[in-house]
Amino acid sequence: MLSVTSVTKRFGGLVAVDNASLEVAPGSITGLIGPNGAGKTTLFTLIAGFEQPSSGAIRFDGADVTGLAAHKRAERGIARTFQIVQPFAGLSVVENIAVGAHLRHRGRSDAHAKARAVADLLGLTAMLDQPASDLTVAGRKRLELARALATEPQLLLLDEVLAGLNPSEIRDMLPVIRQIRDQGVTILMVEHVMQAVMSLCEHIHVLAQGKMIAQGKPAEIAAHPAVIEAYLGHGAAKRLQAAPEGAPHA
Ligand SMILES: Nc1ncnc2c1ncn2[C@@H]1O[C@H](COP(=O)(O)OP(=O)(O)OP(=O)(O)O)[C@@H](O)[C@H]1O
Repeated sequence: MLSVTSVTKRFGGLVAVDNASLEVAPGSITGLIGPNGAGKTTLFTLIAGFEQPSSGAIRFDGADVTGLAAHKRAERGIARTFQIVQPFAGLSVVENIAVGAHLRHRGRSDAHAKARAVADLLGLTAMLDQPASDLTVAGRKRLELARALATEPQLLLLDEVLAGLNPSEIRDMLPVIRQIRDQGVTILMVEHVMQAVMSLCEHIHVLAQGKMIAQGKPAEIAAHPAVIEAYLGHGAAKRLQAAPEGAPHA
C-alpha cells in the first residue's frame, strides 16, 4: 500500500532522514519506532506531503505520489494525526470532526452525519456539542484521531496518539485502534509506548539518527542488537547478553 524508497530529508546541514525505506502492507498495523530525534515525525511529514524529500520516492496505492501536495494525498486517502494536538478551541467537538469530513462531504449536514458516526466509533458521542477546549488530554487525542478518520483515509498515520495518556487510558485506546484497522484502514504508527507498539503492530520499522536500522516482527525487534544499542547505548546488547538472568543490568 505504501512504499518509501531511499528517502532522504536535509534541513540545511542536518540529515533528518537518511536514505530510509519502508513498506506498509495493506490492512496492517505497522509501527515506526526509534529514539527521540530519530526522524520519525519528519518521515510522516514526507509521507503525508507537508514537506518534500531531498531525494527518494514515495509510492501509495501503486502510484508515485512523491511530488504531490498534501491535500492531493489526502484526497487519495492518506491522513495523519499530529503529535501536538491543536483542535479549533472555539468549535464544538462535532464541528472539529466535521472539518475532516468536509474533504469528502461538501454539504454541512452530510459532513456532520459523518462526524457523528466517527465520534461514535471513538467514544466521543457524549461530548459532541461541547467546546473542544473542554476536552481532557485523552479526549483531545481521540478528537485528533476522529478528525483524521473523518477524511475516510485508506492509510492513517498516527503520530504518538498514546503520548500523555495514563495506563488505563492507553488500555482503552488499544481496541479503538484495532477497530479502525478492522474497518479497513491501514495504520502506520509512530509510538514511544513500547508495550502498545508490541501488542498492536504486526511489523515494526526502527529508525535511529535518520537511518532504518531494523525491521521485523515485534519479538524480532525486541531482541535485535542494533535496536537495543540505539535505545540503551553502545555495548548494551553485549552487556544484556552477559548479565545473568534476574541480575540488574549495569
Ligand atoms: N523543520 C525542521 N527544520 C530543521 N530541523 C528539523 C525540522 N524538523 C525536524 N528537524 C530535526 O530533524 C531531526 C529529526 O526530528 P523528528 O522530529 O523527525 O524526530 P522524531 O523521531 O520524530 O523525534 P521525537 O520522537 O522526539 O518526536 C531532529 O534533529 C530535528 O531537530
